[in-house]
Amino acid sequence: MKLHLSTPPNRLIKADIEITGSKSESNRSLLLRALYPNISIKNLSNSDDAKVMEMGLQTRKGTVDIHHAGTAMRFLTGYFASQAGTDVTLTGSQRMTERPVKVLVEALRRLGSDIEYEKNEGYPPIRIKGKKLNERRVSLPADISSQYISSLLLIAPSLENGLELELVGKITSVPYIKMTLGLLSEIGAVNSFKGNVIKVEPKTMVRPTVLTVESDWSSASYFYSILALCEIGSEIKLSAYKKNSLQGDSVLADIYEDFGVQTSFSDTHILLKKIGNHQQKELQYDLANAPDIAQTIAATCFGLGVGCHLTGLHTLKIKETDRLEALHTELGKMGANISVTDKTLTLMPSSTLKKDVAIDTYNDHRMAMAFAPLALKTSLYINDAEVVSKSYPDFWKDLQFLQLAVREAE
Ligand SMILES: O=C(O)C1=C[C@@H](OP(=O)(O)O)[C@@H](O)[C@H](O)C1
Ligand SMILES: C=C(OP(=O)(O)O)C(=O)O
Repeated sequence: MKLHLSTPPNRLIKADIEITGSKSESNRSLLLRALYPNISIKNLSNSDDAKVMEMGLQTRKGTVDIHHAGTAMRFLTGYFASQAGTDVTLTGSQRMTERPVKVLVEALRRLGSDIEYEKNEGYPPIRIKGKKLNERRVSLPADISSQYISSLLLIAPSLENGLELELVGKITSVPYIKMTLGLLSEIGAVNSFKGNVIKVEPKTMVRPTVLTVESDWSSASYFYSILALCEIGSEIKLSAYKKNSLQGDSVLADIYEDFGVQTSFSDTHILLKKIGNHQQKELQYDLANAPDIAQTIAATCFGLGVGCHLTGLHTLKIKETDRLEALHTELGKMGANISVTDKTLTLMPSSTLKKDVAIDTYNDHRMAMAFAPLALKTSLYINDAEVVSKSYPDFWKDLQFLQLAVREAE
């Protein structure tokens, strides 16, 4: 599906939008519920990634295809490895077979797991024969993806001796590890994270517990971007969010103050208000703790003609696509003066925004959603716009509440 987005005549926006549950919290909660049936979940994400996770967790034998879902791939690897009697081949989209799992597989093997690569060493598809794991200690590199660590932590309380992880190297995407530990605490699983050591104690039973998934902060980023690009006085109410979030992307509330967007929190929602314009000429952010909002911020800066220097982007090359290359190409097509390395992105201030460029999305939901707000500045096409369903299936429907003119192009 190719969409055409045109600039609305009025850039003063008022809207009230309910966003689906966080896919990260959902996929963790689903796994914990599979281990401890006393758990129930509220506000589960309606994303493709949560659906494939739910489907995967019901499988004991045969092939599980998790499509593009990185968390499902990594979390199910740990889950299947620890479930005696399962025999599953875990695979995904073409891109998933290029996203590494070696660090996780090796750590699980050291804990006693039986996992084999079916094609390329270090990458899915993998065949997992579940076994009871009772080793307690393992060390693993922490600088490639936090999902490997979360995968081990999620099964940790269900293991006879719990787990003690020694994290080697600079720890990346730390808030996602803390999210996992936060959820373990919610179900009463004792854990600690000191220096580079994480300990989780075993837990055989969980009392009836409701895990309420907060709405997705990465999805909220597109509305922050929209407000940054529209007129002072605009406001958007988003639910259901809370101040003490488990999601690291809630740092958006601080970052977008630089763009004149103010966030106020209530019990159930956040109210975003455009109260001023950006001040600085060049903005700098280290996004090692919030990699999923890099595309949004780069597109916002481009739309405003502001320069930015983004660092801590070393994980972007192994996500749904090589996001650094994708941003370089697509922002470049729109007229940006942009350069990237394998961990940084630099955008020069500029005011050129070409009209009616067709943005390629590379099977990456965030490419589609990050570019959409640019419609407030110029008309553009989004190719394969259905990719948004990976995390936010209602994205295009919700954009209509903002009177953004979205129509199918062909
Ligand atoms: O644990 C999670 O839910 C996630 C961790 C992050 O991945 P990395 O740790 O690979 O950066 C993030 O990019 C991804 O969207 C979700
Ligand atoms: C990187 C992402 O997802 P995953 O790694 O779970 O595929 C994302 O949603 O931006």
